[in-house]
Amino acid sequence: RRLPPGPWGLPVVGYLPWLDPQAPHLTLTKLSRKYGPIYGMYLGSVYTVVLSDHKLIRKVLAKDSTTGRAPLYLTHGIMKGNGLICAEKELWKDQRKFVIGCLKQLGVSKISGRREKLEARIMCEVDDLISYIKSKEKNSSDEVILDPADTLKHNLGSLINNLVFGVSYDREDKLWKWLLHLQEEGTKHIGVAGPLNFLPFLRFIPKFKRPMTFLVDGQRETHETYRKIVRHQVESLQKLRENDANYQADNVIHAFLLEKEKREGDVTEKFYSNEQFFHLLADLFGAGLDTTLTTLRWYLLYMANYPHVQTKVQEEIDQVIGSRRPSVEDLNNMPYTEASLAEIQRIRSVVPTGIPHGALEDVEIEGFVIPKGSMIVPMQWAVHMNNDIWKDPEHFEPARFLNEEGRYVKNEALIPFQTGKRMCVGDELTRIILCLFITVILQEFFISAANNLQLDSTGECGITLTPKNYAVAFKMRKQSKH
Ligand code: HEM
Repeated sequence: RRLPPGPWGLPVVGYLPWLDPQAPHLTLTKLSRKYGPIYGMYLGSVYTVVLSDHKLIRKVLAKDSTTGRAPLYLTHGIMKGNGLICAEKELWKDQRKFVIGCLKQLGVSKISGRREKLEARIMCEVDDLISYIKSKEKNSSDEVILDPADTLKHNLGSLINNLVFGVSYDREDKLWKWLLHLQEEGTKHIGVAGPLNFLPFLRFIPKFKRPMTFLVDGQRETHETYRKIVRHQVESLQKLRENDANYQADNVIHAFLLEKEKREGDVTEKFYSNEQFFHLLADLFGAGLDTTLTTLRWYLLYMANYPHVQTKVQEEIDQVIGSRRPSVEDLNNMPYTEASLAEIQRIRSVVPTGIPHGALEDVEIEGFVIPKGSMIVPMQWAVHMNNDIWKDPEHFEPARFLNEEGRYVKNEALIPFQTGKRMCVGDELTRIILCLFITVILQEFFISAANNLQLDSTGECGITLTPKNYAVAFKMRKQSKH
């Protein structure tokens, strides 16, 4: 039994004191340069194996034995293995299948007109975003200076909320603002509480007690709100079915309620408890909003920093779409735009340290053993910033995803959604959302950094790597007809 090579740590805390809390992805990437594509170390009491080669990551994540989640206090202690992101084994298999089916039915797959309906739902939020920016006061250069984060959060949040809960809120709605606040603060607190994962006894120390209390109280309060929304949706579902016996769910709550009914009396009925329901709703809302919001914020920042790339994307949009509204199908004829979306996901990995897995059994790989119960870290940052794969990786260059004929080519080393049996279920939905938001925003506006300064692209690392707050100038493009 040979463990992978790796650095020594201290008793109890392991290598934790050397991890940069502001930029753990950089510490772990540096170690991979020293110890190679697979290395191991203790973080607190958790033995951790870090993978930084995409082929190795694909190999490891393809195994059934690595579909567990890391034995962390937050996932196992607070979430108690509920929902989808933290679930394991039979519950995970069942709920994953349910969610994938649900997303298909909502229009992610191109079946019987549902795709058009999904695109229309997305476009509603895109139009609202554009109107919002246009409604803001312009400066003497006819530009609207704005940090797009808040309105993007509202519009993307409304979209995901509508798909998951079947409800939408006004921008200023108090409940909506509170739900968004809980989500945002919760993500930050999970970041702050990082060491708690590995040293759960820290929760008794005041510095960690506060974020812990916030997380636990936030979870309870969110679930109370969900309980009310579900109660309301039970009634609405009943009415819809009275009018149409073949009613097909158009949000996750309705789909879950219908599935729950089917499972009555079955051994799998236990997977459809209220506790599981609320955790699943929170997972979908959180995973869907945080990631797409962060990607769009990075995209607009890079467009402002690289105006010549922006101009090329706009030329392609004008040529292929003109002034009509886009459909995701257009992306097939817009290789440079597609490449720019791939490049943003490479250069700023939304989850730079990846979402860790857990070894359900001992795993043999490349002559090493990853012991049962280990945490497996697919280091996205190390893969996406590898000099051997990507020339000058800190340079934003969509053309690296184009072949000689100018066609978009997938690169196996781009793994923002990870790979294998637990790969993100929202990858296709993300593609549709990003395509529609980006093309319409760039159809309408030219974006530049206020005062023509370069915007800071270092970011802040919690679970996700987010841009620091920034403002950009939105200037209406002349050819826009909307
Ligand atoms: C830019 C957008 C997104 C990125 C970069 C992203 C990334 C990821 C990653 C890295 C994972 C972990 C996969 C693994 O454990 O191997 C994941 C899982 C997941 N994502 Fe996404 N995601 C995105 C959008 C979405 C959206 C829109 C949804 C909403 C449906 C979503 C729902 C989920 C869920 C439910 C899981 C857990 C899957 C499981 O544990 O089986 N994601 N995502």
